[in-house]
Amino acid sequence: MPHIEAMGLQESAFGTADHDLHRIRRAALNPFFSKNTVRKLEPLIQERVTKILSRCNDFKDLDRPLILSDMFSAFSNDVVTEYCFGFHYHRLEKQDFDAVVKQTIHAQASMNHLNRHLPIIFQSIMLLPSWVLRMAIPSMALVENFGSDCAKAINAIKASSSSEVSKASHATIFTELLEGDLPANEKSVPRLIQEAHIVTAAGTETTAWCLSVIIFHLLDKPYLLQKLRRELEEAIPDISVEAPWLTLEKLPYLSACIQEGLRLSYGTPTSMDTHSVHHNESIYPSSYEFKPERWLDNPRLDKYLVSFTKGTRQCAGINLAYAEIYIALANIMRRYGGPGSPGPDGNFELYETDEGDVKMVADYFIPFVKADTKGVRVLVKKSVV
Ligand code: HEM
Repeated sequence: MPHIEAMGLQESAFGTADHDLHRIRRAALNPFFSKNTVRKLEPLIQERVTKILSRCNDFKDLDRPLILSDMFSAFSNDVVTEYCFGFHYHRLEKQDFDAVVKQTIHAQASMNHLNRHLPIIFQSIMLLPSWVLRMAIPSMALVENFGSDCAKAINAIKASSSSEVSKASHATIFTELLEGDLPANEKSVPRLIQEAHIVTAAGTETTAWCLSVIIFHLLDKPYLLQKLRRELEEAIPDISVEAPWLTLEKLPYLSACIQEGLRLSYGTPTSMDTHSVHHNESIYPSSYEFKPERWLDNPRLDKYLVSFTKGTRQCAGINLAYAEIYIALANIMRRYGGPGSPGPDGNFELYETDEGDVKMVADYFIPFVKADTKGVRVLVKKSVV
């Protein structure tokens, strides 16, 4: 079966193999992800970033590490869920950042190869009664729960009147899709549940992993962190003022760090093999090294960044991903420093985390690192300035 059908969500735009039908489904999603529309989501993203900063503060001077990778999964999932449904699960507020969301997406991805070649096994597993699934294959029960949560959210939107659902201060994707002018069969609840499953999953681990990879490398190579923090201090002299994405995306070193993070956190190799392009040594010499400078030395490298792939199947959520990454990275690294570059709110110190915790060892549609990783972890230390 085609790669895109291996998630078992053929009613979503992502899972649609037929070109013409994909165009219809994709055209319905596109307006929600244009740059102008995403700019209107900035207050939501900023609010969640403020929550990240307060959670970092909770960990200050504890001997327990903060698992950045779990925190970022909670962040991106809160944002995309809110945008889809007009509410979110406040995963950032949860003690362990509701690490279950990350486990769910990894569980679903881990079935990808099997499902592609022997779909009958995956289909049969998902037909098991929930209680059997919970006992026999708990990881798949997580995937079922994720789908049920999407179903509950779509049914709730369908059941409420427009005045009730439009309480959110921003547009919500599935309210508008249900009220919009898609043909009736395209607005069916089962189809929209699958679309919601894909959009909320696609908008979670991808963005989160990119942030984790960037911060790992910045802390691992303090001279890079120093450069970035100098640029951020100049651009945002007063930390109480929220710098808009419009300002942040013009910062050259921040942008170079983000491009390099995207390059080394890959993307879903659906229509082309991201990993081979990003490690082509003639394009990216010392390709395994995190070197933001390569983007400043050669701005034309952009052409070879394929994390989001290209063409009609290109990631729908690029602008949302960039907005989240710019706003989160700039705000966190403006306030928190690291070795040799103290921050006003405190400092991060890598905790039992090394290159092996961010190095891709297997491609399961999303990059998997070594199986026994505990995530990208830091200790949060009080500021010494
Ligand atoms: C760093 C962050 C991200 C990366 C690297 C990424 C990467 C990708 C890739 C490689 C694809 C498949 C393209 C193909 O089929 O060739 C994809 C599809 C998709 N992504 Fe993203 N993504 C990211 C963030 C997001 C976000 C924040 C959303 C928003 C909700 C999102 C929504 C989608 C959707 C809906 C599709 C299916 C598009 C289609 O098939 O027409 N992604 N993404």
